[in-house]
Amino acid sequence: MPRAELLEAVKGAHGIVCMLSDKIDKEVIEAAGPNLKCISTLSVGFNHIDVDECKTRGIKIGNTPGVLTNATADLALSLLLATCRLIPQAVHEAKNGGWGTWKPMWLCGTELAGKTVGIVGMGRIGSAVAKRLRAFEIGRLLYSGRSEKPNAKELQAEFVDVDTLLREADIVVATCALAPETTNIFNADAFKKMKNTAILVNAARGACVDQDALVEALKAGEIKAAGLDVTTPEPLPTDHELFKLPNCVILPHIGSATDECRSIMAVMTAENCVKGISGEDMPAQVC
Ligand SMILES: O=CC(=O)O
Repeated sequence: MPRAELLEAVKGAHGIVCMLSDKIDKEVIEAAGPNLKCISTLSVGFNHIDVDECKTRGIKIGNTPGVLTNATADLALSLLLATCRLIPQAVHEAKNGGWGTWKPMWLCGTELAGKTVGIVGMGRIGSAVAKRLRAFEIGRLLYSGRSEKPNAKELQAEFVDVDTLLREADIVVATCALAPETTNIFNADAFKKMKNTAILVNAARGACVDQDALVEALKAGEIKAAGLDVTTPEPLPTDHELFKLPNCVILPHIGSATDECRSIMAVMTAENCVKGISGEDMPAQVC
């Protein structure tokens, strides 16, 4: 919904159902006025909502954790494989006459078996990615985050600091929440620490990556390739430098986009809102 329409439409509302693309800040909350009891977002991430402002005013926030874990992990794996195996480039070549005679070293990518993979943010989605990666017979699995995870042992994952993860991983996957400590975590310094052959996959939030630094790192060969399901801004302008780089695969934020998942998310978002309006606990309440 365009911002001006949103500011108008929320006036007097008891509940707001929003998308991750709607910035629900103090201005929107004030435009809604004193009736507002809850905000329910059709997403697991809630960095677009001013949580402190909601806490101060006693406004509940609901989100959709758990139900999108499998869909988002599947997509992260798809993006990882698409980036490692140059799939968009290969599809383009096949369609556009680039497919000449079979050439032994043409469109050669990176394979997963034996590789060290680093997951930044081993929450629900990170763990689901880790489980899937084991089927590809990867070597070491590293993870970093706020704390060690009880399920790490079963995933044979080693808890390391971010610097170690950046230095040692062949493939780095971001599945962390956007927080002050993860904002721009992939910056110029990080790309310098990463291997020149490393691949970065971002299934978290665009703001985890310093995009200008990423463009430079991809151009200079500081890292090999990047796969992004999230960017800043969204949509990313079609003339953006990242779209010009053959070693960057960009998807339009489709992590949870399956028929199954979005239907369940929609119901959960509605339930959160209805419960929030009636003053009851939400099925999935952030605060
Ligand atoms: O990015 C998707 C979500 O937060 O649900």
